[in-house]
Amino acid sequence: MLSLNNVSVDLAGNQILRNITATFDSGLTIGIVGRNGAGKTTLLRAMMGLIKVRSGDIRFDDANLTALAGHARAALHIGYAPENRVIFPTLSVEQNLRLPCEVQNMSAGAIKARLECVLQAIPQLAPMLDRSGSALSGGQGKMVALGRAVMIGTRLLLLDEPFQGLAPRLGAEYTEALNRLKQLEPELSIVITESNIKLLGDIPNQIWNIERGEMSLYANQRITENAANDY
Ligand SMILES: Nc1ncnc2c1ncn2[C@@H]1O[C@H](COP(=O)(O)OP(=O)(O)OP(=O)(O)O)[C@@H](O)[C@H]1O
Repeated sequence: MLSLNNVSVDLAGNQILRNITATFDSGLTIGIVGRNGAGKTTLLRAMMGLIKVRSGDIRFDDANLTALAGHARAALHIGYAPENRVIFPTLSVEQNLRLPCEVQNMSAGAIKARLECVLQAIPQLAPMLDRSGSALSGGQGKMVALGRAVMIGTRLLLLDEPFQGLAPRLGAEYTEALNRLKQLEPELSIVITESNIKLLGDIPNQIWNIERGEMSLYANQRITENAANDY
């Protein structure tokens, strides 16, 4: 279970997240929807320990994430695919995928097994493995960023606006990859943000709104055309 208890975050003297309290049950895919600037990235970065929480705490099962350094959170098998993908251009795609596991000192055997599992979920990565990280299209970069997060994120995946800028065909491939992943790993929890609720389709089990740093459960969990038009 992932829980946020009265989480507030300030950036440059402004309050960006305001007393966020939310509980996400294990094994669910949670959608967090909000306009540009609502605080989605800040929330995921706070979960990853990349931003200091001013007050409140974030707990993942028995661990108090707020008390742990960022690298210690990755050791809890939390994977993060940032909005801006951050694929290392001097490394090959395979090296990019392996990197978070190597940082965690996983054995060569465990990394190989994990890579095979990731390729099962995201087979599009297989023909790209030898390619340079600098030679990827935007859509391919999103797939690699997903794969890299999945390499280490066996318990929790945080995906920041993955569908932004993806052509519809690639968006459908991304959705299929998430579906395969959930079949392979039903216990995996996923948090996925978007500014456009329509882009999430049927992926989330539960949807939350974020608006000016405040979060609330999306009132109508059945996504209607009218509700989708709000974004
Ligand atoms: N480093 C920073 N310093 C000061 N303010 C920041 C910083 N990063 C983000 N902000 C502000 O925090 C607010 C939330 O930004 P955030 O990136 O979390 O929103 P978002 O919902 O992810 O939006 P987007 O869809 O545009 O990525 C915005 O008003 C933004 O200007």
